[in-house]
Amino acid sequence: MEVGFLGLGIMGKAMATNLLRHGYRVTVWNRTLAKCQELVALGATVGETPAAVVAKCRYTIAMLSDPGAALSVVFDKDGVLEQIGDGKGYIDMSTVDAATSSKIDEAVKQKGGAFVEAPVSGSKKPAEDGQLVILAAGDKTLYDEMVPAFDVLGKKSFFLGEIGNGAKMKLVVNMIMGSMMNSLSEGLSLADKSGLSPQTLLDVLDLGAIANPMFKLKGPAMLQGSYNPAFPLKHQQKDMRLALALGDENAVSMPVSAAANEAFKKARSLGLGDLDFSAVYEVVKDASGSGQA
Ligand SMILES: NC(=O)C1=CN([C@@H]2O[C@H](COP(=O)(O)OP(=O)(O)OC[C@H]3O[C@@H](n4cnc5c(N)ncnc54)[C@H](OP(=O)(O)O)[C@@H]3O)[C@@H](O)[C@H]2O)C=CC1
Ligand SMILES: O=CCCC(=O)O
Repeated sequence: MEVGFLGLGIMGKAMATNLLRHGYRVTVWNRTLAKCQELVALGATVGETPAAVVAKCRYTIAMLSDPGAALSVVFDKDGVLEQIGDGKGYIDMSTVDAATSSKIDEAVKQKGGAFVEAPVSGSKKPAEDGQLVILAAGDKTLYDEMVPAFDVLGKKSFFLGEIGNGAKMKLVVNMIMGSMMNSLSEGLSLADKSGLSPQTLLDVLDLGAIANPMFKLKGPAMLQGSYNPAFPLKHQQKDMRLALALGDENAVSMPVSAAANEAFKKARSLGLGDLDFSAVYEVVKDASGSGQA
């Protein structure tokens, strides 16, 4: 099977590599074209523009940073819309809001193509290992055709119905994750400032009812001040912002998430946006004061 792949950031590179490893023929494009070379070394071919990729491939997957990027790649000159049409499918796996997905869906359908949104849960390592959780919605026929590729990329795919449901599910999940990361940061900080060992706190957490892979993976690195980006903080803040907007639309009060968003915003303002989202710990530590009372 031949697929196109647009966007070779942390996630896109890992996902396209995985498809190549499983025998897919992959044509890649990235805004910074030089980043395609690593994939070419693994057997990919390069399309000079999103339109060129879509012209060549029956199915094209995108994994882009945010709504602005997702819209630009579709609607701008040399974009997806110029070549999408009958018999072609476009699958956007970026984390965006439902309105962005709907705009893309309508435009692709108007040209005779089919569209599936399919954001993912899971980060760099699950992407490398084909262990993502895929939250798809939209054209069911295209979804069914993509299941073999989704089975390579992920450990489980959900088909959630009408377009927008995948985007919304992803935002709810990441809203919870962002709040949990803030809560962990406050807990580590409180343990430290009150004379406890933060490492012992992690050990205790890992044995109890709130043990989870995120605390286990990120906690020790946070204590080392090590924030090598798997999930960039700027993207987590984008997801909190989009989730809060979804809360606004539905009149859902979310004070915990709103507070977490403020911490991520503060971290971005301090230049931490390209670090891992766990770097929010630096902001929480600072806010909690530097000495014991
Ligand atoms: N990292 C993670 O753990 C996870 C991320 N996600 C989501 O997946 C998406 C990608 O994340 P990730 O790979 O980490 O992000 P990166 O920041 O590593 O990569 C972003 C990609 O988007 C491209 N891009 C940005 N702006 C534009 C634009 N205006 N036009 C065209 N291309 C653009 C970048 O191109 P260039 O190289 O030229 O900058 C790059 O290919 C995001 O929506 C994120 O929220 C979902 C699950 C996990
Ligand atoms: O959107 C990013 C999610 C990261 C994760 O699920 O670990």
